[in-house]
Amino acid sequence: MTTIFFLSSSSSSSIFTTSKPLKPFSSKKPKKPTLHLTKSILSSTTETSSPALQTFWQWVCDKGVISNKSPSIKPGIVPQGLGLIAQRNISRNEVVLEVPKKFWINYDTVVASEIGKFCGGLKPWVAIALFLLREKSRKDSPWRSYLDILPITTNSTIHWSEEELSELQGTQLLSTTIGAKDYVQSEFLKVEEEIILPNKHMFPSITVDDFLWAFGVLRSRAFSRLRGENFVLIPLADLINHDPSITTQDSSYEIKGGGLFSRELLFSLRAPVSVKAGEQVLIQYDLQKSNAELALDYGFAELKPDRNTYTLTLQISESDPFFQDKLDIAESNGLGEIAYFDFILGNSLPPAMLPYLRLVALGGTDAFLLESIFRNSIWDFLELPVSRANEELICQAIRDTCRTALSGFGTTIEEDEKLLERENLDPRLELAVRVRAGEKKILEQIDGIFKDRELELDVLEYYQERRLKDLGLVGEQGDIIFWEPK
Ligand SMILES: C[S@@+](CC[C@H](N)C(=O)[O-])C[C@H]1O[C@@H](n2cnc3c(N)ncnc32)[C@H](O)[C@@H]1O
Repeated sequence: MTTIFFLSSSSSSSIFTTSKPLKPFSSKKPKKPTLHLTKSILSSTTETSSPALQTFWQWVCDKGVISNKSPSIKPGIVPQGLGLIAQRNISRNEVVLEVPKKFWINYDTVVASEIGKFCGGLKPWVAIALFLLREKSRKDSPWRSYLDILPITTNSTIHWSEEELSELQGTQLLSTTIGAKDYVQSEFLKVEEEIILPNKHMFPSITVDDFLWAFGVLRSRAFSRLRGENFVLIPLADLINHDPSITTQDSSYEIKGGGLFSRELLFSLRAPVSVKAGEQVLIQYDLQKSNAELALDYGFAELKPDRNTYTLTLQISESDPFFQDKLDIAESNGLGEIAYFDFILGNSLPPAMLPYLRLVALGGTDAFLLESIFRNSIWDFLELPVSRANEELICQAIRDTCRTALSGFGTTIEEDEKLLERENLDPRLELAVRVRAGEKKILEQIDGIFKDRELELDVLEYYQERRLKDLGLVGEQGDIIFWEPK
């Protein structure tokens, strides 16, 4: 049988612009970073502060990072590493912190620095990564106190060992993680060749692992609305941790002018819920992120079922004899040669998926619908089943895709759920199990939807019957009406 359309399961990450084939991990042990990074502050401890944190706080106060004389928050050691602790009762929506622009680290900071002249035209995150690594290597860096409280690692999957990654076997998160590491490596090789090596006197010896560390720091500490061109690190504010139970996101922070007579911008952070003295001030990082995205960016996942997503990639094959017509129709309905459909656990099929699928599978005696006279109405036709053959083909293709994807996992959902019942599970293992169980559940859900559809193939109403009905040629019971000549 010729493949008339192509379906694949693939990564949904939107940050990586290239969709090149993913390379497997190198089996080499990661090289030791040449930079001396501070001891992990993520270790479990009952202390609420540390010398590095006290030095940082002193720096924050001396420099006037926070203007208020009696601050409502103070950094402290918390179960999530470092966090912001309320110094008194804080009410909902109260501003807890305002950090002036001169203490932000963004592209402008890099441009204004000694390495600025080498960084023109770089992506903001790449320039900031170079800046962080250079400052980290300088004993007398003005950012020393801040750099010393940055974690040496997080639980983001980009920092996992190969053994830890093997727990993600079969998942889209694994492909996304490999893609992210490949992306960082290719950016590093470019910047190494074009900037670091020709200007050795300005840069420390930076390895790909150092660059990956900087990438991880930036991804885990950037506020979701301040990414891309507006990428910015905000010392102190970036100690805020995430609370899954908070469901408001946008009102927690804003950039505003510094007052009537000041032209300086401020990053202003609010408490989205009231907090008692001594408790942590927390925010919602991003309601839109899936568990896989949370795992990649921050190294944690949530329990909410709808954080589990799976992306199906559908494609009109170039070898399809109707390729051009199908592409025209897809494009005039906001889709393209390749279309990505994100499934959310427990939700119905993504909109436009069925019409696109039916379009991709269209052929044989249904191909007349691709003729130009139907161009304005074809999408409406595709919203409903076209023919038994077409509907059967899409069911088979999707179910095959689901079954193939499911066979790529190393464990069953039941085994995962048993593991999750264990106490004191390693946080990375727990994260892997949660994400892989979520992906499998969605694949089973999609398979179930198309299995049920297969059972309905004989009773569904198809294009030809609808057409005859519209023309008044079919009775209520589906019987063809004949007109006897009088
Ligand atoms: C913006 S930083 C917050 C400050 C960070 N806790 C630190 O020690 O520097 C984001 C990182 O904090 C940790 N984190 C934040 N919220 C968390 C949560 N709800 N559960 C687990 N880790 C969390 C993760 O390591 C994440 O990558």
